Amino acid sequence: MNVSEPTRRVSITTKDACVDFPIFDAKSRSLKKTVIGLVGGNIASTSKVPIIEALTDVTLHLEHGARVALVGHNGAGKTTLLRLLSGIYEPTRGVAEISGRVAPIFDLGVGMDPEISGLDNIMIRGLFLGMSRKQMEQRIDDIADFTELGDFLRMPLRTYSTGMRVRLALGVVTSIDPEILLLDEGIGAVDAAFLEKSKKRLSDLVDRSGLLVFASHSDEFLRELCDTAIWMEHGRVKMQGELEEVLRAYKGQAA
Ligand SMILES: Nc1ncnc2c1ncn2[C@@H]1O[C@H](COP(=O)(O)OP(=O)(O)OP(=O)(O)O)[C@@H](O)[C@H]1O
Repeated sequence: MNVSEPTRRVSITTKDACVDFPIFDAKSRSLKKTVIGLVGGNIASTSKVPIIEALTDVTLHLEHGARVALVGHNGAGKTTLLRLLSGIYEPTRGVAEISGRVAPIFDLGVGMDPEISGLDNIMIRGLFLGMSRKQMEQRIDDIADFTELGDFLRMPLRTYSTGMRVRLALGVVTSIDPEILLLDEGIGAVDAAFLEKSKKRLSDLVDRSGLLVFASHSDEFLRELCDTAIWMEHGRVKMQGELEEVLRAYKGQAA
């Protein structure tokens, strides 16, 4: 029997992908050879210019329905990997192929303009995340309600406190329909009460997206949204598999 294929297959494939950052202004005198510290990627200093090897030989295949947690020590390469998967970074060597519309949510504040109102920012941020103007017009009331910002929505964003900005940003971010959703830690940095209120919206958002990769240091949050995991260490994939299994191995190693 022939099952008709969806028009677009959402997937991400990388093959031996590497991301290097040459550091031209580093003090290289004391960096005689490749140094592996406790945190961070490898620093290769065999050439004249030290090179931070943020990702090395990363081979992954993620398909529609994947809900992947990204764990690892500080500087392990999680954010760099998310940037590679979103197409923001090209691999220095190797291949990264992305099919699907990516909504990268690395920093909740990106795409916000302090001089325009909260309402205008909702529209701009939605467009930035790949929504159409019409789609945003249909959702703006719901987003405004969710933020509980009331009349402040007509004030310029510069008059908002940090928490108020996060409310606005989370309201927009959780209203979009992404094919590929890449979330970074920052989203966990909201106050507990509002986070509780956002959880349902966030998990609905994840249900709507075809593919999720979520980097976080919070097991609780990862368990809520993901079922598989990738453990990064010094820029390499150390382990990939079922979420609990990877978390156990990662924690066991850290203890
Ligand atoms: N723009 C950059 N220029 C130079 N080095 C970078 C840059 N971005 C990241 N790195 C380096 O790449 C390595 C991986 O960093 P990355 O931010 O991906 O780690 P991470 O796993 O997200 O860390 P954390 O959990 O601390 O946020 C680190 O050694 C970091 O120093």
